[in-house]
Amino acid sequence: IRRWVSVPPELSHIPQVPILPLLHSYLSGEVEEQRVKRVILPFAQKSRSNVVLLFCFGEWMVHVLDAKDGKRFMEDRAVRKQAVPETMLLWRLTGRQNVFTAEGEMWRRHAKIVHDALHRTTPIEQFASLARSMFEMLGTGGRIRWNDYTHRFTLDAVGTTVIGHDFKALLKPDGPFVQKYHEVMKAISSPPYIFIPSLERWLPRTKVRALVDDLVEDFRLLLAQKRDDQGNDMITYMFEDPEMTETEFRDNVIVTFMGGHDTTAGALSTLVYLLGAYPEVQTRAREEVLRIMGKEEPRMEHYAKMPYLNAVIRESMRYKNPSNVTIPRVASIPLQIGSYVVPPLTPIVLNMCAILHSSNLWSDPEKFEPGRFLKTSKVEEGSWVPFGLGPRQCPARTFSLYEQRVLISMLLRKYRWTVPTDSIHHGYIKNAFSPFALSLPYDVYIDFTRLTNSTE
Ligand code: HEM
Repeated sequence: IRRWVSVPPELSHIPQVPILPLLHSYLSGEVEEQRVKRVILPFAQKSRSNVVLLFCFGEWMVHVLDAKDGKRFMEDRAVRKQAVPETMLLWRLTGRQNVFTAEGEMWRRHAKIVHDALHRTTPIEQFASLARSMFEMLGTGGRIRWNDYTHRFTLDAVGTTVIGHDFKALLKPDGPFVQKYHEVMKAISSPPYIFIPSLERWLPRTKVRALVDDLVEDFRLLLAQKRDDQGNDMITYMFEDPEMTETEFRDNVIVTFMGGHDTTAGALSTLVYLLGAYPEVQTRAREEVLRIMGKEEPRMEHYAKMPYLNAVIRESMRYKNPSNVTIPRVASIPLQIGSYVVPPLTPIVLNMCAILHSSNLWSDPEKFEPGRFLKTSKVEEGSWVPFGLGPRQCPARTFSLYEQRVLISMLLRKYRWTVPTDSIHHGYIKNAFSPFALSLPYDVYIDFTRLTNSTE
């Protein structure tokens, strides 16, 4: 083990996060955000370094904890995404010919279509219609497990607007497709297999592999149907590209399906929890929504006039950032990052969680304070990185922000809500383990009450 985890001499000049607390954190299934706050950030602060070395996925990686240094390396043309480990079932599911994992010419081709498609329209009416379906289920209110609703809402949002297929997750949460997806995600998320990908070679999980292949086949069938039933969605735009192969279509459907709903679901779970936990913030946001939007259907221009609602969403995504780290990058040449030279082919990660919680960049970072986004400094503005940085940052930033704005503004018009006194999240919002290092709060019970003068 000592040889396996010993630091290669060419990296020994970079401060190393102590290995034992890290291994303990991985093996105990600690979520990424806790590891960053409990182990990585305190170590970085003690060693006064924004660049640290840590052992992860069976190798040593450099983590960048500063937005300025991060931007510089993410924009460097010599930097590319590290090839994903072939054995990992997660990548068997997504495939590797998609906008998320591809590089070079293939990435440019896929990225162009994805960007064009996501910027052609912002589907505010579809988000509003899904919000109404959700309200039908919420009825007059009561205690509900909100994180289930957010997953169903975002799954239908990405299904109808990006993939062009209605999974009907809001109406039928126990539908066979949704069930199978959750089963697969649960099976492939086993922490030992995530942190030591080669385990899959030593102790292969044939049943899980078959389950993954079965789901991939379902996506392939869904695409075949889509060819005969085209619409106003990203996959239909992809059909316009004569160079796109069947495998590329399939891999892009899967990756946008996965990247497109868990992330925003986590963000919406946190946002509603925080508004419930801070009633004064909820009241102020509701007043703004009623003043600007009144009884009207949500429109883009409404949100341009809601600085407080936008500040609440930005602070919620900072305080509990939905995505914690980027996937590792490598460069073909030595890179200067901060005061260190990083040798070629060393995996480098932008640690967004650390950047969003660094006391060097934010005043009182562990305080939920939406007001900070009404008057951000230049450093804070540049350090708001929940969607990543550089050319590979999230192409669906605007899509996701409107999805959150529409649902939350309509929810504020229709309901008031509180967090039950026995919530497990009091004091600290707890995330489920995620193989993508996402922040996915679980068991977020919320007590909703329909407003008597509701305008919906
Ligand atoms: C709160 C919501 C979201 C967050 C926080 C988020 C975050 C991110 C981050 C941090 C990256 C960069 C990853 C890296 O550099 O390794 C990324 C990339 C990506 N995201 Fe999102 N995302 C969100 C929503 C979405 C949605 C709704 C979609 C699709 C509809 C989507 C599709 C993608 C794709 C395709 C990429 C890969 C881009 C590329 O490599 O060129 N994301 N996202």
